[in-house]
Amino acid sequence: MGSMGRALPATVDEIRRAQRADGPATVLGIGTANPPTCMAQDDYPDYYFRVTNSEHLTDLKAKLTRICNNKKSGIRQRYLHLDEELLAANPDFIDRTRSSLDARVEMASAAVPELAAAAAAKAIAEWGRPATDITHLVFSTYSGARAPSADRRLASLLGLRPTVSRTILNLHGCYGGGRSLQLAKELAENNRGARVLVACSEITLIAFYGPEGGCVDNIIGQTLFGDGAGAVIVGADPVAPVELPLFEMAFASQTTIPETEDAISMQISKCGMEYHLSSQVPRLLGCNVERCLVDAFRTLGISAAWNDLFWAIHPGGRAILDNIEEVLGLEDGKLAASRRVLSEFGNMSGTTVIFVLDELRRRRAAAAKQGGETPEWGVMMAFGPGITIETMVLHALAT
Ligand SMILES: CC(C)(COP(=O)(O)OP(=O)(O)OC[C@H]1O[C@@H](n2cnc3c(N)ncnc32)[C@H](O)[C@@H]1OP(=O)(O)O)[C@@H](O)C(=O)NCCC(=O)NCCSC(=O)/C=C/c1ccc(O)cc1
Repeated sequence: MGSMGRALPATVDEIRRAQRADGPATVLGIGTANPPTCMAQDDYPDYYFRVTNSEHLTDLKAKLTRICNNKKSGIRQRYLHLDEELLAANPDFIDRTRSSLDARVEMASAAVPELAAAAAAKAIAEWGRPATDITHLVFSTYSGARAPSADRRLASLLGLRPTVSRTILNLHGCYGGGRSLQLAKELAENNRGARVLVACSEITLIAFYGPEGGCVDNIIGQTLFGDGAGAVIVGADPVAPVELPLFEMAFASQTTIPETEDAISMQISKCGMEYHLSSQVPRLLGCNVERCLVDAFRTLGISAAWNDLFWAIHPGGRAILDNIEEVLGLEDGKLAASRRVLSEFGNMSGTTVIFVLDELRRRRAAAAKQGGETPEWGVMMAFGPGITIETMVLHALAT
């Protein structure tokens, strides 16, 4: 045909078929990172009330101490970017009547992509191909408020190609990781050869403030949330022997629970990010997860007993895991990966589900090494404002 020298495909359908991948999206590498400062949960109430000059709020401190208790919170330690030195240099951070957004955004703009880069470097190393083979980047964070955003900076830090298609998801909160992975699935399956880097990076400094003038539902996050970044490489039709798929993404859906708009909220304000968590969240999730799972498996035509699956549930809080375990009748240990991540890192919002996936594959590899049976099919779920439930059915591959 003319100067191009060969015939064009006959139909748009043919072009479309050639553009799409053959197989499902797969997970090809996972990496995680945390800031260096580790805070023991038992020490947190003393630390929090001391650095915020709030020792006089004795009732509130007693309540936060009760919530922090390891057995109650399920948390042993968390990693935090904001340390005492940074707080001393930014005293406005403790006072929610003062304007501190500029300073917080300035700090987060540097720290969020740097933490993401540390996690992404590990995911890319495991994947085994050069960063310049990445075609798409999906970045999720609640900790930024500027453009160009953390995705642009991360692309520079990793030396990605200028043709990389970047997407930033902002303020999805705890379902940001689930949403990013679902988006990566669509991108990988609809673009032959695509290699998608998913990066989630969450730093609580944007939402740190003192207890003065607050009530428990908008300071409870200070006792539950931690900082971390997670990265996943997603692509279809893995190229052997370099690319070793860990999980196939078989199905993905999102559900919004009606009339729960006010249950979880986050809002950028002059003092950073204010949030509100209803104490009904664990119950609301408990009442709604099973319907999402039944719909997912019915669509796939698979009949599944919940205890025959592996589980990667976002550990939003200990009570959330307890409720889900109870409604699904899960055996002890089925949510072990989620509980372990909650214990060692706290709730790192959207990033957490990537840590759970990482923990889960380590546990599966260790079990397989000892000749143990590991379920072939499993579920990843994440939750956040909306209330939004992200569900993904995974099929594990023996590697
Ligand atoms: C570990 C908890 C917090 C406590 O355990 P529990 O078994 O419920 O214990 P209790 O029933 O004995 O409650 C202990 C105390 O905590 C109180 N409480 C219990 N949840 C509440 C409550 N949301 N309000 C306000 N009082 C409460 C509760 O009233 C009680 O008060 P008191 O009787 O005076 O000791 C548990 O409730 C729990 O896991 N809750 C789930 C937390 C949750 O909703 N997480 C998911 C949403 S995550 C999200 O949206 C992220 C936003 C975000 C925000 C900031 C960031 O930096 C980053 C992200």
